[in-house]
Amino acid sequence: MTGKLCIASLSAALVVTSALVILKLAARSQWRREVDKRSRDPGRQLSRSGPRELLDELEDRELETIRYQEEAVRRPRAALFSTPDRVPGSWPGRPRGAGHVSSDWWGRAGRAVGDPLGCSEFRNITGIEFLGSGYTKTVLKGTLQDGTPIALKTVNSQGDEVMRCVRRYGQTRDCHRLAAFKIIKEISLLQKLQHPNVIQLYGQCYHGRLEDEPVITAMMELGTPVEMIQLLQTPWEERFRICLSLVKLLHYLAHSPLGSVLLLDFQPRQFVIVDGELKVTDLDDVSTEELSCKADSDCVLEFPTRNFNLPCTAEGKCHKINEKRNLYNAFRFFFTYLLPYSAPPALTPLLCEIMNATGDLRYGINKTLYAFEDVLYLYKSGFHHNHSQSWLEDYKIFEGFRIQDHSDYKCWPSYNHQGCLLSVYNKEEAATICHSQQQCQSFIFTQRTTWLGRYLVSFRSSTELVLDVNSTVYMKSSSFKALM
Ligand SMILES: Nc1ncnc2c1ncn2[C@@H]1O[C@H](COP(=O)(O)OP(=O)(O)OP(=O)(O)O)[C@@H](O)[C@H]1O
Repeated sequence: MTGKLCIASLSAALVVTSALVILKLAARSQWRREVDKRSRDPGRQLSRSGPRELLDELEDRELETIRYQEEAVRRPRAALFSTPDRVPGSWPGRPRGAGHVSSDWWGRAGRAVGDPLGCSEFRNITGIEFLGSGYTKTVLKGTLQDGTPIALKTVNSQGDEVMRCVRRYGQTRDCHRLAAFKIIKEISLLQKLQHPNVIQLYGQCYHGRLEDEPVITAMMELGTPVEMIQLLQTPWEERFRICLSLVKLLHYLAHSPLGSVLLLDFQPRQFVIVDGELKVTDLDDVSTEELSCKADSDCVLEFPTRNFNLPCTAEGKCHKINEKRNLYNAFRFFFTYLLPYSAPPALTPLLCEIMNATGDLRYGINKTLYAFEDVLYLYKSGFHHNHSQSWLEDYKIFEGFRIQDHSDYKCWPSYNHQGCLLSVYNKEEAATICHSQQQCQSFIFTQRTTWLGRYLVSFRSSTELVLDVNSTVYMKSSSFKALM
C-alpha cells in the first residue's frame, strides 16, 4: 500500500469496524518494532517519557474501541426496553402509556437511512466552512451532492490534545494518530448508540495508512451548537423540549447496548440542536465502567458544590453511579437554567418536584422520564390551562379579516422578535392571555403550530382590520365598541 488514499468506503458498519481493528492490529506490531528501534537509538528518543509510553496510550485507546465492539455483542438489546418504575404520586389521570416513549422513538431523523457514506461521497462535498473546534477535533460544515448539509469531524492538529502530546513525547505523527483514535472511538460508539438524541453518523472516510499520518473524517448530521444565552430567550415550550430530549437521551444511555454510559465531559458544548431537539455530538469521552467498591464509603459522587453517597452493591459496584452522575449534570447544566423559568403556572408544582428530586438525586432516570412525560401530557392536553373562567365571550369574532401588518407591541418570550407570538392550546387560552396583557386588544391564529401541535397566535394592540379570507380576528368587545 502507498501513502495515498488507500481505504475505500465500506458498506456495512460492522465491516468498517472490523477492518479498522485488523488494520490497527497490523499497525501495532509495526509501531512496536519502530518504538523498539527508537528506544535502542538514543538520538531518536525525543523525550524522556519516550515513545514507549505513547505506544501504551495508543494501545489503550485501541483496546478501548475493541472493547466497545465486544460489549455491544455481549449485551442483549432487550435491556433497552426495561420498564421504568412508576413515579409515586404522579398525576393519576394520565392514561397508561400516554405521552410515553413510543415506537417511533427509534426512528432516525436527518438523512434517510441508507448505505453509509464513504470516500467517494466525501470527495464530492462542497461549500466547506469551518464550524468549530475543541480539545481533539476540528468540525467543518459541507454539503453532499444531493444537497444534504453535513458536519465533518477530523483531527485538530492545533488542538490541545495533539499539542500536549507533542510537547510531552515529541512525536507529531504518533500524537496525531493518538487523536485519530478518539475519532475512531467516536465512530464506533455512534454506530452502537443509535437514538434520536444521539447525532447520526452518516459515514466515514480514511485516507492514508495508519502507520503514516492518517486523515480520518467522520461524516455526520449537522446541528447548531448549544448557546445557553440564546436558549434562555426562547419560549418555555422550546426549553422544555431541550430538557425532555436530554432526559430521553440519558434514559437511553442508562440502558444502552454497551451498558450504562457515562458522559465524562458533560457540558453544553458537547451537544448540538437539530430541528429543536438536543443531540449529543461528542462521544469520544465516555465510559461504560461503573465504579468498583468494597464499602459504601467508596461510592462518593463528587460535584463542585455537592457530594452524594451511593450504596456499594453485593457485586462490588457503586449502584447506578453512571446514571446518577449524568442526571445530576443534566440538572446543574440544563434543568436549573431552562426548566422552571416562565413555565405555565399550573405546571409549576410538577416542575418543582422534578427540580427537587433530580437536584437531590432522589429520582433515577426512569422516574425522571416518567415525571417529564406527565408534564408533557398535561401541557399537550391543555389541562394546565385554568378553565374556571372563560374570557372568550368578551371577544367579537371577525371572520375573513386580519389585523393590519405594522409593528406592534412585543412580549416575552415571543416566538418572533417583532411582536407577541405565543403558543396556545385553544381559543380559550388565547383569550385568557389577551385578557392578562394590558396592551392586547385582539388576537389572530396563524397557520403555524409548535412541535406539540399548539397553535401560534399573534397578540396585537392594533384594531385596524384588513380583509383576508384566510384569517379570523378575535377582538376585545371593549376595543370594538371604541371603534364604533
Ligand atoms: N454535528 C455537529 N454539528 C454542528 N456543530 C458541531 C457538530 N459536532 C460538533 N460541533 C461543534 O464543534 C465543536 C467541537 O466538536 P467536538 O466536541 O466533537 O470536539 P472535541 O475536540 O471533542 O471538543 P471538546 O474539547 O469539547 O471535547 C463542538 O463544541 C460543537 O460546537
